Amino acid sequence: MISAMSLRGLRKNFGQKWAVDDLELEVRQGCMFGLVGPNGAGKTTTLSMATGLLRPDAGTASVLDHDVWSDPVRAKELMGVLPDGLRLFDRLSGGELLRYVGLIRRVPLPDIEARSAELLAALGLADDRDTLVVEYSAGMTKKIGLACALIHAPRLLILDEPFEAVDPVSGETIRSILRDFVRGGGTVVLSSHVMELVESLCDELAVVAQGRVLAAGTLDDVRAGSTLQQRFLELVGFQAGAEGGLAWLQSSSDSN
Ligand SMILES: Nc1ncnc2c1ncn2[C@@H]1O[C@H](COP(=O)(O)OP(=O)(O)OP(=O)(O)O)[C@@H](O)[C@H]1O
Repeated sequence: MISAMSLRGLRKNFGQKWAVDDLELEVRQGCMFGLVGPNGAGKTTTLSMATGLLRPDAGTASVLDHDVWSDPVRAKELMGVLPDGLRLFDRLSGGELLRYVGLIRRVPLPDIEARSAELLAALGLADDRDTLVVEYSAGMTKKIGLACALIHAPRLLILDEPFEAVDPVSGETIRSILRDFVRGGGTVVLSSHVMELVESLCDELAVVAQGRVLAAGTLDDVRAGSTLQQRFLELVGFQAGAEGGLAWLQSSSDSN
């Protein structure tokens, strides 16, 4: 198996807490891979360490056989990253931002112009090419962030919540872009809270909680005959709330 992303013994500590605790993950090349887990499971921390944004306390992260921390230049050339809470140079317009990122990525200017036009059109941002990013909505900001991750034609895309705040039409466009990317031999690693989305889009996934992998493999391996939603709830130990919880909410509505 050719590995697109390999995380070995990855650990990160914040104060008393292990946000990521001896995490192991193997993503094969050409795979659409989903990373799911409850709030605070360690997904963003893991992806930040895997992309060279946050230094691990222990363990290794490599992409396409390049260690992210000892060979960062080559590793980062191969990756397109959409981080969580991405801060963009938002006093640039969408078009300017893409040109800036393309130049930083050493894409020839004519290619930047051609790719920018295609990306902006595909993502429904063509009319806002000259609008400052600070004026973009949350969904538009997510989409321009994705365009920035794609402009240098990476081999591996690592996307933290790429569908968050994105409308259904744009969501479908993004799915189609990602599917084509994988069909062309690329690899996608994305995090999401939406099980139906992961189920319909991903070939393989990992469920993480408390900084560890609870289950990983193909969709069928992880689902084990159930729906992903059901299996996820079982794995993370969901229990329906105790009866009578938040009773004050009910009594307050009765009194009105
Ligand atoms: N910079 C930080 N300082 C202190 N604690 C942090 C920091 N970043 C993350 N944590 C903690 O690490 C744990 C994992 O957080 P992380 O953001 O990786 O989770 P997540 O799975 O991405 O969550 P969500 O689904 O809510 O985005 C959480 O308990 C969080 O409070």
